[in-house]
Amino acid sequence: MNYQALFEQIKKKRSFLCVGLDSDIKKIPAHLLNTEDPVFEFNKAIVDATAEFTVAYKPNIAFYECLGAKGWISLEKTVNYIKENYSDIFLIADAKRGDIGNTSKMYASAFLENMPFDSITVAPYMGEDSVTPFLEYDNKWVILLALTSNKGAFDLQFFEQNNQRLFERVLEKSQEWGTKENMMYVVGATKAEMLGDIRKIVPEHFLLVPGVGAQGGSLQEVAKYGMNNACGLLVNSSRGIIFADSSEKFAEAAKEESRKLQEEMELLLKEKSLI
Ligand SMILES: O=C(O)c1cc(=O)[nH]c(=O)n1[C@@H]1O[C@H](COP(=O)(O)O)[C@@H](O)[C@H]1O
Repeated sequence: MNYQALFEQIKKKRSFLCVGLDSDIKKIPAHLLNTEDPVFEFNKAIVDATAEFTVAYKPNIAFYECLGAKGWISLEKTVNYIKENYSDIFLIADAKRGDIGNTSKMYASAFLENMPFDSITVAPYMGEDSVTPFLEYDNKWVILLALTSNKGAFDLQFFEQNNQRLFERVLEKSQEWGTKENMMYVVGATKAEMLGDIRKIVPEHFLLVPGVGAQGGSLQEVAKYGMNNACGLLVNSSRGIIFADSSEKFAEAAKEESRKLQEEMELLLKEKSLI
């Protein structure tokens, strides 16, 4: 999916919501645990309930990897199900990979070739040759960690040299590797006030913004400082949507939570005259 197609989808759905499929087997409603593939059944119900309100899904690979081979099968079934039934929805592999070039090539092949993901989250720490193998696929995206939502972000990402903080260096340097057509950046919603500075360096790029919902980030603040003329935002919520309820009504609750966020997003898009 390219930049314009993503923006068109945002306008059509009046939403820039990304639903995070952090499908923790320990939190999946009990009645699903007797099925052959509880994680897939859970994801399928969540996707069917939320697809009309969302433009992206982001399975976090950790929640699948931890189950061994079975987890990889649940993941593959989930992404194939989404591509087959909701082909216009953007798929993010939240894998946070990145290694020497020869190894990154294999990660890229795993997620962008063997599975139908549109994008993958990548850590920038190992530099250019660790990132560029992911950029070799047409219409696929790297989502580079810039300023993360967690407390530990302050340990390294604010390190400053020559009046430039490390996350700003990541934003600037990585523009030599990719463009707004194949690179996005992760910026945590919990650091929304930094989005003004970030937009000075990357005015046009899309930003993946996790941290609303369970981590307490504000959607309004994110939109205020981060929205650009193509919206330029994919705002993720995982636990706040998929685990809104743990009973047999979990999918209805997820639908309600995603609807609420979509309605807020619609207002924000209107305020910016994008729809
Ligand atoms: O790359 C990410 O998606 C990510 C980056 C970041 O800075 N903070 C962050 O929370 N995430 C991910 O976004 C999701 C947030 O989940 P919730 O806090 O449950 O909404 C998890 O999958 C995190 O791993």
